[in-house]
Amino acid sequence: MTKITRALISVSDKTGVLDFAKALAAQGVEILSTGGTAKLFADNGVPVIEVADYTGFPEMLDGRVKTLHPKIHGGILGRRDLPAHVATMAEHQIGNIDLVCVNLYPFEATIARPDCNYEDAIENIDIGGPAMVRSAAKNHAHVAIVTDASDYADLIKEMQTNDGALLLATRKVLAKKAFSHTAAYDGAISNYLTALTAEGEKKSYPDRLNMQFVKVQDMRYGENPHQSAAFYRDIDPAMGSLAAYKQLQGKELSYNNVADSDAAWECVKQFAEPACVIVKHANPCGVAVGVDSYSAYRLAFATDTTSAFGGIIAFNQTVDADTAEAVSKQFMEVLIAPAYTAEALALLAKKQNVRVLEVPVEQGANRFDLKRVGGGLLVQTPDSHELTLNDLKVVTKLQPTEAQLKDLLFAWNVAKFVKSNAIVFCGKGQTLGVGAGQMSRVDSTKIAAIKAKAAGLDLRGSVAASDAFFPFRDGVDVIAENGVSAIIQPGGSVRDDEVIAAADEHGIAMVVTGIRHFRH
Ligand SMILES: NC(=O)c1ncn([C@@H]2O[C@H](COP(=O)(O)O)[C@@H](O)[C@H]2O)c1NC=O
Repeated sequence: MTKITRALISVSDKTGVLDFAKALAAQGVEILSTGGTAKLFADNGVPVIEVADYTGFPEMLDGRVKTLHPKIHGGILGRRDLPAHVATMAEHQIGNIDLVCVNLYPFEATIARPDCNYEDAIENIDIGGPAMVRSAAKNHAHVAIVTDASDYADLIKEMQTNDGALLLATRKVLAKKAFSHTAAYDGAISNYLTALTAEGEKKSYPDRLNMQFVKVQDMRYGENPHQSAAFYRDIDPAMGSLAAYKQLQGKELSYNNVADSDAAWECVKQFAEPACVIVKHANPCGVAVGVDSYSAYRLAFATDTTSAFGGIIAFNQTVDADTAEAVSKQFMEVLIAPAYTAEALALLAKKQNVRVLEVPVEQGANRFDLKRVGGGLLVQTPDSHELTLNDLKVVTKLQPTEAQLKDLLFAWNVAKFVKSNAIVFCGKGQTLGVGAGQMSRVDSTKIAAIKAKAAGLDLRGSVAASDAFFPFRDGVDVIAENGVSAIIQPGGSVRDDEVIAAADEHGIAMVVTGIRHFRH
């Protein structure tokens, strides 16, 4: 192992770099730096040699050329194990550079600024930085490349215990991180440039889409045991998204666990009152709000006690002992909540197979939804439309009551998370019947009613939500047969008149939203 004797530090984001440089200097490392970084060190008493003095060439062209010099890149790229390289370096008086610490011009932060123009963006494309990152990462057999400030402390510790050197294994990890870093950086530049028209206008979607995800885990298998799978998260996940989970106990999450947990979590997160959502095969089979998590669970479970078996249960508030005891009576795959009391965790610990996840309730959304199709990718903004009472238009003679309006909004918020065609019956903040994923709307309606009956739940006086318009009056007729008193639906069918007339005929109040929530 070779002791690190010379380091080059050139960072835009100077967080933590002063301490890092001090610790390197304390281990006898000579430090080379570019203008701003060198000034920071000199001002704080860290011995530093400016790159310009080292190469004999000034920084020039407004900083476009600082470190692009054979004395720098030769010092980074030269192989210490090849006599020919060693001789060439000696001939040209090129000294070894054993550690390179670089972070790049903040391109993404710059283009995110509302006042950023094309020239600002171009000037914030770092050239010398990525060149050094790539040189050092390529020569990781001899050189360490540091691109992440959160690594500084650990690297110093490793050097302290390794006679001033870093292990090859560490240099390899750093090199992988470095190439991922420059790949993401170039991806962001490509996304920006290919999203501009010839006239410089910004298109919504770039011609080339570059994205990076970070692997969370390999999975035992995919949707089925003969499929392999892995779970990746965004580099910077949306606030409060499932990917922020902390697993407190239980077996490893499976592919279906993650997919279903996401559906349950996104659904439960939208309610302000204590809520519970039980999901099976990506569909909510019971949703309710209550005075607390316990009562919400009792109501959600009652919707469909058969389907809840082996489900994913999500809460938007703390799970206490009573709730933990109640959910423990049913077979569940995953339990999700923002917090658990100590007593709840002690009770859940008796069910070691249950995966218990803690996720903070924060209202963030993915920037894009992605869906693979054969040979391609569909990209859209997520369906994060939030309906308010003011958005509703009453289209029937009968006006909904205040209590019905409350239930209609609740039913609508559930229908948004049910696969199309979706029909959801609700009453008093509880789902009473869910009809999901049918090819015809009237079949979803019939199924929702059959399920309510099977659960012994009375639909009289309840409300119904439909995720998209009724193409015919038949769905409304089935709803009416079951005694439902109000309907929420987008409207917009060519047969709206016929559908509204049916509601009037049955003495049902109907509101339209003008918004559709297909979910596939
Ligand atoms: N031009 C070059 O040769 C060059 N060498 C290093 N940089 C960048 O300059 C920044 C540090 O500059 P300073 O130390 O002056 O604050 C780093 O983000 C580094 O990636 C360069 N800048 C841009 O390409």
